[in-house]
Amino acid sequence: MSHPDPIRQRRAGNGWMKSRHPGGPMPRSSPARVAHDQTVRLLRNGCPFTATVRAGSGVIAVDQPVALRLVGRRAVLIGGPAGVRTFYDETLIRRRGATPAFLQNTLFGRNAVHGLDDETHRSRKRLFLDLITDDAAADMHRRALQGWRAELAAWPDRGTVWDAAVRIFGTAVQGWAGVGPGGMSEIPDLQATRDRRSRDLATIVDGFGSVGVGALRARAARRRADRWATAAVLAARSHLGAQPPTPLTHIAGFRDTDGHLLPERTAGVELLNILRPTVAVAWFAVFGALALIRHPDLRDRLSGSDESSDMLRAVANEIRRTTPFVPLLAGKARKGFRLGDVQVRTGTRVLLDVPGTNMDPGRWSSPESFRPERFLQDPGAATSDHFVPQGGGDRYTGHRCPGEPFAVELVTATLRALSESSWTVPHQDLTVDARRIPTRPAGGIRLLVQS
Ligand code: HEM
Repeated sequence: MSHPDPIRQRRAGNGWMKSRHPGGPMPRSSPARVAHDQTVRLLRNGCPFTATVRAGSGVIAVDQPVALRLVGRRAVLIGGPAGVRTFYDETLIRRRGATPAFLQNTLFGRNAVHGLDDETHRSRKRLFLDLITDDAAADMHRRALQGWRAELAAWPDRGTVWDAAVRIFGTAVQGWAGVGPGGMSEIPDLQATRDRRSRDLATIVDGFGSVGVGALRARAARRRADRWATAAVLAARSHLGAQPPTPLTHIAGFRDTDGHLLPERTAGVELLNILRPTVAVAWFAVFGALALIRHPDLRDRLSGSDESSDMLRAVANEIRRTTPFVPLLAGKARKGFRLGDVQVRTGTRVLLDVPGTNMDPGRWSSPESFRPERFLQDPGAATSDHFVPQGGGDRYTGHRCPGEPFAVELVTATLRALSESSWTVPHQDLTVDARRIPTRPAGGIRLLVQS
């Protein structure tokens, strides 16, 4: 295997960071005293943003709250296990209105589960939990493995892991969900339609943390996706019960707390809230390939493993822990409460520091090192409240991502397929620009596959 350039990561903070807050230390005890807004810094810094805020405030430990201003409003940054427990305490934190509307509408869609609270949230959450079962996740693994094997057998000259993962995961999840050509069965090329949709779903994720062209592309892709997803729901409703049930018909026929079907557009939004993040696992797949490149011994260790291998799962979890995906999650204080010496007032944005928690040196030894063994030594680590790549708390009653089983199975399928095939890495730039949200090596990782 040829060796690529050393991988340079432009990171900041939490051991990733070189420079301190240029404006000097920020006061931390009262949000009211924090004068300048940090929104531009968030957009410029990406995942290292939270570490930059901490360093600027002089508060390095992730479990110490830090007051700041974001999107023109007072906010407090929390993290670590205690921060996770506070963030997921629904007597203290609500979600309604917490994520700025432009972000909520582009990434999650209007009236999505992410912004609901209490009984309305728990009822809608059932929709996802009923569908994303262990059996469904195993099915996704099989579909993705088959997809990777087919792609690798016909790998194009300039093929990238990124393009392949978007196509494979998009095809797998649309096939599983029973999403066809959109009610127009005369459309001859279902695969081309599915590939186009998968690219749109990836574009939505790719642009959610950008301003300018990336954001405009994401919004246009969201509009197209909302249109076909709404049409798919309407088509499914027109013959509910007449065809074998599928995830699509389950969503189309789902009744909310009021006993009514969801408005067709909302049902379409929730359909996309399964399809889009499944395609987003392509980001983890790219970091999986990067791990195999940087740690060539891993390929040998994983080669021949089947889906039940503990090592395969440990590597997938370490990829999830170390991939910089989202810098923070947002809630709002339902009432005033005290966190250390920070007084949180009603309506204050409470922000969970995701990378700071996943990289907390108080909980993870050598957190910057890629060491899958840590998940073998401590099998409880993957469900602990210091491992929050897809949120924390309880998956059934809280907002924790219901898609973790899919993410793990798609990453393990990717690792299996890449470990069992023969490929080299042509010269290319594998730099990860951590300031981008979400980030990956920009070229998507080009491989030369030997047939
Ligand atoms: C790259 C892979 C993924 C990442 C990084 C990711 C991350 C997250 C995060 C951070 C949250 C928010 C948790 C919170 O608000 O407390 C979330 C929620 C959610 N995710 Fe994922 N996720 C991924 C894959 C998936 C998949 C594969 C699915 C579905 C098959 C999915 C469906 C959802 C849904 C429906 C929610 C909203 C849950 C709620 O509000 O109750 N995600 N995800």
